[in-house]
Amino acid sequence: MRISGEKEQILLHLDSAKGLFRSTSPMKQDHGTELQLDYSPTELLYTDVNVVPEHESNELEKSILNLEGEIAELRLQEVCLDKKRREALNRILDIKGSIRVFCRVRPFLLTERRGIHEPVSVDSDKVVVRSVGSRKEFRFDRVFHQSADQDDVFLEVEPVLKSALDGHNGCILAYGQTGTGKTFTMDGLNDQPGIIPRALELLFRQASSASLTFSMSMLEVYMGSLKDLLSPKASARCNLNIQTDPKGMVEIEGLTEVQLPNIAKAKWWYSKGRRCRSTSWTNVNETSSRSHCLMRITISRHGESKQGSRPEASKLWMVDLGGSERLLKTGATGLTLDEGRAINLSLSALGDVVAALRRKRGHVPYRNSKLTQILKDSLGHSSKVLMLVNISPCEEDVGETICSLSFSSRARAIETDREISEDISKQREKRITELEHEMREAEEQCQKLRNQIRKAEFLIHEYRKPSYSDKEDISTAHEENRKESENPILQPTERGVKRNIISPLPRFMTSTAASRHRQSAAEREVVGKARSLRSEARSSAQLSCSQSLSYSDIRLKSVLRGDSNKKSRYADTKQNLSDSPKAKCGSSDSKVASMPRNKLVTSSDPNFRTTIANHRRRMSDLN
Ligand SMILES: Nc1ncnc2c1ncn2[C@@H]1O[C@H](COP(=O)(O)OP(=O)(O)OP(=O)(O)O)[C@@H](O)[C@H]1O
Repeated sequence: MRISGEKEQILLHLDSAKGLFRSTSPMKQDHGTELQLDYSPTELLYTDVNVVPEHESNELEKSILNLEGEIAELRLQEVCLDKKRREALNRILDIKGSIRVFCRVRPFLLTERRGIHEPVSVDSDKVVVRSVGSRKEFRFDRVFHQSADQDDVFLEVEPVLKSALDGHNGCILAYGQTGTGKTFTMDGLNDQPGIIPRALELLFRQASSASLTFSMSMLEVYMGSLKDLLSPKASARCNLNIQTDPKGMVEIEGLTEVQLPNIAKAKWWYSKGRRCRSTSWTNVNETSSRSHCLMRITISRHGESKQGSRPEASKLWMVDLGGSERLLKTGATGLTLDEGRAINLSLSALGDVVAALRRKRGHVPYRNSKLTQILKDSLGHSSKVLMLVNISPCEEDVGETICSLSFSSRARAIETDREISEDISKQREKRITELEHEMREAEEQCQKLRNQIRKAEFLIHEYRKPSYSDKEDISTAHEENRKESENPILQPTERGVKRNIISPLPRFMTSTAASRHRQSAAEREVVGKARSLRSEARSSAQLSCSQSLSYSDIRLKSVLRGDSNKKSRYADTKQNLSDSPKAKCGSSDSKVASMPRNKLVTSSDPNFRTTIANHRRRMSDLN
């Protein structure tokens, strides 16, 4: 290491094996690497603040081990609580029924005429339709009044989503006459998002606290054929085949499945799929959906769940069914008439399947339509199904409304056949409330545990971080070198001024309390050594000499050995330095004298940290 100043020039040679300053001739440089420093006798400083004493590093390792133990314990508790939460949710869904049918009444639109008597009146679980002297009553698991908003609906949908996250297949279907709000319920509007965008939000919210990943597929059942809505190639979109494996799991051959790394990407794919959907104008709805639009989210579970009994992946289908309408009323002819017929046929098949499942019949007629074949593994067994029947409040739609309500009654016939006494019904309600309370409590505790785990993980991360980011230091230093070599017309003083005024200390140079402590200790030690060196140098007959300096910094040793990854980075810097005009002037005394002020490493220099950075950069010369 060469130290040069206006008053004297000393060459210091770094010798990590010997722990002393030693005077040698500048010509006898056995390592060939030199660090050039300007100093005045009272200001010399050469130090590195990254020295981490061994005892401190042991303490850190101990703290990290403790934290890792704590995390493992918290994770165990979390698994137990999560199991409790899942069991409670499952019990709730069992009591409520794994196939639930809701009804939603659309509000009057601005273009619709309101009669004196409204034909449709609702209760929390009942819809009554009055029409020309007749009164029909239909029961549901839940009825949403015209004033119910998207929040109210989503609250009832959430258990199915959570159950899907727990590993059960799920299916949410919107059924109803054209123009009654199926698309509004599933998609919604920008300011009133429907079930699908909310479900995506919920899934990604939950995914951050569990090891889950999601993928999405979208398809359309149009006139009995399957169309891939996410396929990049239009030609590859049509006529996909449905396959069932020996375990009864359904797969659609060639259907595009996209990974969803985040919610933004999920929404992007979803709107892409929606844009490809077939719609056409009918007498009833300007953009009537002429097909069933199915969206499948595959939830894959990684890590600890593999040991459990739950499946590794679960499917969640969200389906906006085609409008069920009397073909005469829609004014359908030609292709639109065919589309309507196809929709009605598959809806009828769906009704049969749901009815068979609710009645727990041995034979379920899945094969009667493409729609039911696709949904086969997500409608029966342990799947959770939710059907939302949308109806219109208008007088002129009463016939259609009764058809839709009859369809849903058929789906939930078993419940109405077997009249439940009021006592049993109250007991069920009570049990559901208890379970919901249990589930919420477990959920809250799980959340607390997750927060604790996150904090512990953050601490470990912080402990493992070096007090200075070498990478940042080096790249910044590298960048400085580049700028300086690109701007040779700047005088050293100008550069110094520029750095002080225009660019305050970079963030990476601000020190921590520990590093300040280490720094001042190292400063004292080095200044002491420098003083003794200077006195030795003065007393020596040789005016110019080279000295060996012992250095205890492990990093420096590794740099000297050239055995770390840092070598290449330092080497880059070295290259840069040697290219820079400043580096080239190191050999000439006159050039040394004009060494920029910011290159000086001095204890009293107000730009001390800046010089430390430059010092590091120059360490590359040691390679
Ligand atoms: N609950 C609601 N609140 C406010 N507006 C609604 C509601 N339900 C439906 N609408 C409005 O009614 C119109 C028709 O709704 P939508 O297109 O969702 O019907 P649809 O059942 O999907 O029809 P199709 O089967 O023809 O696709 C839209 O303008 C929609 O914004």
